[in-house]
Amino acid sequence: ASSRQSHLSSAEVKLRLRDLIYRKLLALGPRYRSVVSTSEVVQVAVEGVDQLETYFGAYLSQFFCAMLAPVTLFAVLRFVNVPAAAVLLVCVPLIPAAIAAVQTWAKRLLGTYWGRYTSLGDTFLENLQGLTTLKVYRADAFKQREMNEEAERFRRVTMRVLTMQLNSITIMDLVAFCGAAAGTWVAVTQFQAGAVGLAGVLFTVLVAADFFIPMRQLGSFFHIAMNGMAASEKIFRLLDADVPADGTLPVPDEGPIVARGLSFTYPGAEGPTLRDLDIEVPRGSFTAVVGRSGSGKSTLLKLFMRFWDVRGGSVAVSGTEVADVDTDNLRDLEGYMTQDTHLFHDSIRNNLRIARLDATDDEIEAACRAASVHDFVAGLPQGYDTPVGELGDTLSGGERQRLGLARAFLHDAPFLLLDEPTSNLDSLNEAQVLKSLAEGRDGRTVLLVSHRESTMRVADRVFSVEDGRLS
Ligand SMILES: Nc1ncnc2c1ncn2[C@@H]1O[C@H](COP(=O)(O)OP(=O)(O)OP(=O)(O)O)[C@@H](O)[C@H]1O
Repeated sequence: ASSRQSHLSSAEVKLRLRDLIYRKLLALGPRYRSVVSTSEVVQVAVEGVDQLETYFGAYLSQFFCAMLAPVTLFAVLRFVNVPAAAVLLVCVPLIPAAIAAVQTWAKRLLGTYWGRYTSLGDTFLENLQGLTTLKVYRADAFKQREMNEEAERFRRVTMRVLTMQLNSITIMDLVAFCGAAAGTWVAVTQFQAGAVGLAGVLFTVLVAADFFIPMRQLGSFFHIAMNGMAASEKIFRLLDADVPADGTLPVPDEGPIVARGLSFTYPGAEGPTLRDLDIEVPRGSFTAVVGRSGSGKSTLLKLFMRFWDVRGGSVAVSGTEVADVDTDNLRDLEGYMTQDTHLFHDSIRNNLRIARLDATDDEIEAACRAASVHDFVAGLPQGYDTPVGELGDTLSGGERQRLGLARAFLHDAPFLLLDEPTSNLDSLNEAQVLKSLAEGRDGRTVLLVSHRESTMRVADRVFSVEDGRLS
């Protein structure tokens, strides 16, 4: 029953923690990477939470058992042999004292262990994702050596953790055996002096070890539990990360997006990316923001989407600060297409439906026509049911981009914020896409960021950004 309860309670804790981690990531949204790396999230959410099982499932219940057992045994044994019972009871706290002695050292060691573990995970994930680049530059052998060295450092710290655990278990065993021996020795002396009978000595000898076993068991769980506790520091660092409060105000779909005196510096960056920028995107307009690479164009769109919070100046949609707008409302108002179209390992249809779950096949087709990708999809043997592979691997860069654009069209938001939507397209496809954007936007407001001159020709308002300022 005890094992069952332990298991059920730890399962409950694990479920709850994973749920909290998941919700935190959703709340952090695209900014989660400024708090924690992707592989660290995976490691703490999977292995880290699993490690906590010993803490909740074994250590905590054993803690109460270890506290109660010696006291109960003492209460019984004192009727048989008071001096031996007293000696045994006095020796028991030596085990937690031994645990406490190694704790500071163990804590530091386990901190290092988890640091190396997550950093190895980071490197592995990064190298795997960049394998093509490594192969192209024949840098894979070099990276492999680097990873081997990192893995070796991790192996060494793992061995140190195991050594620490073994040493401390040995110390606890010594305390337990010496304590039991001391109690036995007192009982035998008492027997020789005629203070207890043979039955009393035998009883003392038999229960002497049981004074220590629960505490000794607690000690071994403690070391495994400490590993989980070190992981929990990482978990709580993520869970404690500040999440900007969600806005609550509904926003009418009528006014412009206006930025006034907008300045923005990325966390940890040396200088500001945007400086004192004023820009207005009136409803129904086709506005283009052009500028050199790195001038801050994408950052502007991210602030409009509230992926980051505005600290200097203001960004308002229909007269309401974006930070005050209800986030779901904001997402309904603003469709957004990033520079890298993320396609899921699913069919083309399902990838498009993400933008609008109740979209009909006709609506999907219309969005694809507007993005000049329908003919391509229709020509595939499985048409819209064609699987796109991992990250859309089976498609070309331009095809992926046009599907991303179709998805943004399908979203049917009054504002369309597009970040370099035609950067991977040939001039013919680009001209078609820009034409459908200009002519077929059906009252929608388009804000397009690009460094291509072709976009300037179709837009009715063009802003130029240079080094974070309007020029
Ligand atoms: N998450 C980030 N943390 C720190 N700095 C960042 C971050 N994202 C972008 N930057 C920096 O902000 C500056 C502007 O980046 P941004 O992506 O807005 O430029 P851009 O004009 O869209 O460039 P491109 O045309 O090449 O896409 C760059 O110098 C970049 O290094």
